[in-house]
Amino acid sequence: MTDDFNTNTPPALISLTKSYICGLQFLFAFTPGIAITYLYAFPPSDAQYMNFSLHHLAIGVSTLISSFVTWVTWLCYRSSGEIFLRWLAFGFLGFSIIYACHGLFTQLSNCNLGLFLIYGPVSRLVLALCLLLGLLNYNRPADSLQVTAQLKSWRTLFLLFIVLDLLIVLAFSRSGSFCLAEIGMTNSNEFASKLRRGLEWGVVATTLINIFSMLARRIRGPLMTLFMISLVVFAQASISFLLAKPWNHQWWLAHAIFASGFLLLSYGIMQAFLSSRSFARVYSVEELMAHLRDANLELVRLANTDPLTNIANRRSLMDSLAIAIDQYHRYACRFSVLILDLDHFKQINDTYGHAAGDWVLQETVSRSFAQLRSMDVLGRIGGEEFAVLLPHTGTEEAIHIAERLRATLAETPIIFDGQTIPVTMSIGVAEYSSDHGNGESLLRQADFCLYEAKRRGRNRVESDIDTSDSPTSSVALT
Ligand SMILES: Nc1nc2c(ncn2[C@@H]2O[C@H](COP(=O)(O)OP(=O)(O)OP(=O)(O)O)[C@@H](O)[C@H]2O)c(=O)[nH]1
Repeated sequence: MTDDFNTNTPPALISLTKSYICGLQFLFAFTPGIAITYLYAFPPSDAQYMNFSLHHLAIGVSTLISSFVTWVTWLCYRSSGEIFLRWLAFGFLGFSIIYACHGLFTQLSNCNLGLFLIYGPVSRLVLALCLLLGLLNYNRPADSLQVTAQLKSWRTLFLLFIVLDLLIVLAFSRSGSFCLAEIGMTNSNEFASKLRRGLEWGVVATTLINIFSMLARRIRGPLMTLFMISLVVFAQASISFLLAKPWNHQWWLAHAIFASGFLLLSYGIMQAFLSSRSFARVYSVEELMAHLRDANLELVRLANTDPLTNIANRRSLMDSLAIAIDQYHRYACRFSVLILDLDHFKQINDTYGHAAGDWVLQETVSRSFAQLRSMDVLGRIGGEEFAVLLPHTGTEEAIHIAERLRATLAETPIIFDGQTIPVTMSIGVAEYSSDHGNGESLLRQADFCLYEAKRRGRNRVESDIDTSDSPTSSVALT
């Protein structure tokens, strides 16, 4: 359906629509920048909104949401084994655990601002680094079911994130400790302030690396586009955090920007869960149509090909015959068919084994191909029986070609696994005339000639005309 729509739509309109979509994505991605710039250029006096309850509530809800998103991402990974999703889930896990501490220590902003603040950039940095690792593994083959079922790495990371939290508490309970009341709500602690800014710049740098790696590697796809927009939003959230002072408007805005990027990413995860459980390999409609076209072509190929010899099967050969008959009636193009049958093939199987028999069939095909023209059609129509359609060919020339095919096999034995296998074949030749009516009756006539070749001693070519000067005998059709 979609394909029909697209083929009937003017290309200019399709380009315009695509450009509009690109513009929208760009706008979505950079809208936070407008708010950041505005608040930076026109700060609403020195207003600060220090509301612990709201902060608790916001981080409580965020933790619940990010835990749910982590779980759904993990389910997607277990189902698809996609390594990109594994790192995404690790990132969400680390972020949820560490960010929860930011909420837990809200009260500390009164007496240990450093400890309270540090969890924000640490949680974002852990997420950004995991996303980077996910992108680095973007093209790697999926994990097997055995690997996805293992919980060891998840437990290890869970513990690692808890240890990271404890380390931060230990470090800041001494050096970062200072009282907000003493410093008049400004972050005067040099070490804590520098560390926080350093970590936040680390988030910006990692996120930019993620963005540029996606652009350089041309990573696209509907969900990866959402991912890219989230990255751009995350980078802007960090810039907003860098411009912010605790409890001022820029600081609240930074939280809101980060939350919007996270929610967008979680939307992508839910879409992945409800579709293929894969994030990186969700295709656009265009890509799906291209895949479908390729799959259909492959199906048609398989339906028309003999799997052992890779040549046309009976059905495909009959289609070619129908076309040749059509051309005979429209343009009087003569054509003939040969039916080739290996002699005593059962004995070959019995003496040398089935694998040797298969090899003989394949070798017969490649030797025959070498004797035929590109317009001739060689098909396998039975176990050890082949047919050749020879366009623009009358009986005399067809007998000549058949004789060449017979000789190419009879004169050089086939070697299989060090064993020499003498192989011959008998061939029946028939030229199409309007009396035949259809392909089946033409094949019947060639088959009749083949039967005569077998009856007269095999390793022969037989046709329905008299050619007494060739090794071929003629057969009078009844
Ligand atoms: N190796 C192998 N053998 C096959 C395949 N398809 C059919 N055959 C064998 O081909 C043999 C055909 O035997 P027959 O029909 O008795 O013919 P023949 O032994 O060639 O005897 P004539 O045709 O009378 O010379 C059977 O033994 C089949 O099992 C195949 O794909 N591979």
